[in-house]
Amino acid sequence: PTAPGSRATTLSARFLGVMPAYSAADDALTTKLVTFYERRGDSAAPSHQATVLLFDPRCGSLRAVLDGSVITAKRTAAVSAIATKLLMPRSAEVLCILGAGVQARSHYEIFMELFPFTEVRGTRRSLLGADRAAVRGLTSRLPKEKLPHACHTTVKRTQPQRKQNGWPSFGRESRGPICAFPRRSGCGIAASSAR
Ligand SMILES: NC(=O)C1=CN([C@@H]2O[C@H](COP(=O)(O)OP(=O)(O)OC[C@H]3O[C@@H](n4cnc5c(N)ncnc54)[C@H](O)[C@@H]3O)[C@@H](O)[C@H]2O)C=CC1
Ligand SMILES: O=C([O-])C1=[NH+]CCC1
Repeated sequence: PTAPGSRATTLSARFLGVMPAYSAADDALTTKLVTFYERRGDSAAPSHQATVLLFDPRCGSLRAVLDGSVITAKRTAAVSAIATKLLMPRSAEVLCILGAGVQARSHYEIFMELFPFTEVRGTRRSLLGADRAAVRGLTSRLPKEKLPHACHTTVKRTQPQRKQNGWPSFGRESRGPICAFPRRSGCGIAASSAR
């Protein structure tokens, strides 16, 4: 669970998570409801589906119902980025992304905006089946795309990405464990998604 008071109801590999939160500083009373189901076969349904409810803390009335998909993608990647900023060795140049789903994309987007990685690697698993297109989507924004059918895919960055209006561009949608490896010193894991 990602928030104090979070609960998950288990139905085999199917979960309903409830994540209530109150912030006096933000004058916000809210909860996220999220189902996360093991994706089976060629199901097109996202494995994680979320809705955020916003209440008025003074009277308890429901004020807004928000789609939680984008919020989940951005928030999770943002937390990973903060942890990476604090923990990543200065020498890290290679970003390794395991999986090629929603979180892989949002992590890719923000990590390429905030950190000077020169290379991105994905796992062979990423290249299987429906994920093949997702990996192309992930990598196509880099100047020189390479998708070798080897044990991993490697993409070199040849020029820094520009930020839009001084802010990172969060243009497209994209959890997964994210590791930053120092180039020559083996496996210096910098960060992984908070759970
Ligand atoms: N900490 C948090 O707040 C959050 C955590 N998560 C977690 O992040 C993970 C990813 O979530 P999404 O991107 O939304 O899921 P997704 O279903 O969109 O993507 C999962 C990806 O992992 C790949 N994968 C599965 N097994 C693999 C293996 N053994 N080796 C390599 N790749 C493998 C799949 O092919 C797919 O590309 C999940 O474990 C999810 O529960 C998701 C949202 C929020
Ligand atoms: O914050 C979230 O949406 C989730 N955390 C673990 C699975 C889903």
